[in-house]
Order: sequence, then C-alpha cells, then structure tokens
Amino acid sequence: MEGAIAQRVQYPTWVDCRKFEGKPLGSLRYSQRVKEEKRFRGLVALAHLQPDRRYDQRRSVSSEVSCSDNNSSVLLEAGRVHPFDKDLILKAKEVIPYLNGRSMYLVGMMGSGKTTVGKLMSKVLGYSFFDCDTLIEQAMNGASVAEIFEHHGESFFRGKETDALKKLSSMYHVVVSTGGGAVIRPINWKYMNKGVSIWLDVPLEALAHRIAAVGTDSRPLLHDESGDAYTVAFKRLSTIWDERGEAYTNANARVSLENIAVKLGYKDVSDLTPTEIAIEAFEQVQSFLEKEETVEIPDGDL
Ligand SMILES: Nc1ncnc2c1ncn2[C@@H]1O[C@H](COP(=O)(O)OP(=O)(O)O)[C@@H](O)[C@H]1O
Ligand SMILES: O=C(O)C1=C[C@@H](OP(=O)(O)O)[C@@H](O)[C@H](O)C1
Repeated sequence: MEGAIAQRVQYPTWVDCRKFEGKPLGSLRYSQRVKEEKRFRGLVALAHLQPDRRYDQRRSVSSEVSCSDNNSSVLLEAGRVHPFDKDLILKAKEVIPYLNGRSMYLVGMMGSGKTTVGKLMSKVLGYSFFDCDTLIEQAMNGASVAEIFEHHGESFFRGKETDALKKLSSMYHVVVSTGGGAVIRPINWKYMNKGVSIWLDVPLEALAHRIAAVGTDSRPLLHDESGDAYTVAFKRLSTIWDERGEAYTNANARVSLENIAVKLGYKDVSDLTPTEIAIEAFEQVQSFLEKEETVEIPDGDL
C-alpha cells in the first residue's frame, strides 16, 4: 500500500482512557473503519495499543497503527499516544465556560512541550490545533524551518512568524503552539493577547535532555556548535534564555514544571506526563480568567 494512501487515512492517535479501564495490562486492538474516501472503504485502520513501560508506566501507551485490505497490511505509524485522563477531561470541562471560545497560545523555550501538550489540550477541549512552525513551512511551500533560516535568514522567518500569528489571532477555539522565539517581537503579543497565553516553564537541564534525545536538525538556532549533544544544547539554550527569558513572563499564565513536580511529590520534572502538565495549564488558565473576571471597574467607567 503506498504512502499516499497512508497519509490520507484518518486514524485515532488519541484514545479515550475509558477504553483501558478494567482491562488487564496488555494490548488492546482498536479498530476504525476508514470511511473518509469511497475508494478506501475496504480498509481498516488498526491501532494496537499497549502500556509503554519504557517511557511512562502510568499513562502512556505505545501505538502501532496499521492499515489493511484483503491482500496486504502496512504499518502506518508507530509511536506513543496519551490516553485521555479522567482528571484532564474534568478540568477541561471546568475551564471551557471561562474561556468562552477564546484561543490559547503556548509559549516557551524550544522543546518545552508546546506541541505535545498543546495537541493534548486541543483534543480534550474540542479545539483545533495549529503549530506556528508548520504554518510557516506550509506558507513556504514545504521548506523546513532549518531551510528557511539557511536560505532567507532569521529576520525573514520572524516576519513569517508574525504573519502566521496575525492570521491565527482572528480565530476562536484554537490552541496554538508558537515557536520558541515568538515572544521576542512585541507585535506578536498584540496578536497572542486576543487569546490566553500560557508559558511552559521547563528547567534548561530538562530541555537539553529532551533536545539531545531528538537531535537539533529541526532547530537551527541550536545546531551550530560541536561537542556532545546535551552540552551543546544546554550551552545554546542558556544563551537564548539570557536573551529572552524575561519575555516569557508576559504570558497570562505560567506553568512551572518544577512547581507541578513538587505538588505531585515527584523528584524530577522528567517524571511529569503531558497529561499532568495539561491539567496544570488548564488550572492556571482558569485562575487567570477568574481574576480577569473579578477585576474592578472604576466607578467613573460604569
Ligand atoms: N512531558 C514530557 N516528558 C518527556 N518528554 C516530553 C514531554 N513533553 C514533550 N516531550 C518531548 O520533548 C520533545 C520536544 O517536545 P515538543 O512538544 O516538540 O516541544 P516544543 O513544541 O515546545 O518545541 C519531543 O521529543 C517530545 O516528545
Ligand atoms: O526558539 C526559537 O527561536 C525557535 C524555535 C523553534 O520552534 P520550537 O520552539 O517549536 O522548537 C522554531 O520556531 C525556530 O527554530 C526558532
């Protein structure tokens, strides 16, 4: 089966954790008939899920999504999925009335989890998700962020980033993962302030570990020094943090991974799951919006 078919097939990469309740540890076959296009009707996408002990014993499952017709079967994607958590669903239901359709903009350093956590938040809220870098790449006919930096320079990229945020700012019911540098241009805050901005505050050591694990190819601001991956990432992140750390504090809500770890009694922020981070993000957003609602209006303005 060709990649073209694979790309068009919609399959569930996000599952409701109730499907796991009461089930013994092991695998669950999750099937969904592909009905998007007539000619693929005979195909069935199967997500084979099982708890992933290597990554996170509590709430992450590994997935294998395959697609088959009568003659053949092909593996479309293997990866991790994060089942919805009851607490996350409850928290989302609580925050929805406060949001009243307002969008959310995740800001934070490279690798802070804006995309991972943002996708999860959007799914559980029933919002659409947009990744700013991806929008820029699409606007540049598929050129990667690294290629745009290389061929056009950073300031051209920043212009495209502002264009993307401007477009997004007129939309409701969206969660946006912004690029790590979006906070440096004041005009971008004007656009992000149409919604609620959330800073994912992750210690630099944890960021460097994450980035060292996936490599720096897609993050051009990080891959210009030699040395071991962790040290290179940590050094560059420290310099970038000195330049723009202050700008993240403009966000409406701050989600500190160190604070969540203390609250949950974990020794290390790397023990935190995206679900736990998303729950805290909703809590912080709600607390910001509650305060916003109770801001006193001076008598003269009534
Ligand atoms: N809570 C987490 N724990 C461990 N790894 C994470 C967590 N959140 C994200 N990651 C990993 O860190 C890397 C960067 O995450 P990503 O969501 O792409 O960050 P950003 O969009 O802020 O650059 C990815 O490899 C992702 O799988
Ligand atoms: O911090 C930055 O200046 C950048 C962060 C990247 O996005 P992520 O934060 O999603 O990695 C991407 O926009 C570009 O490489 C520049």
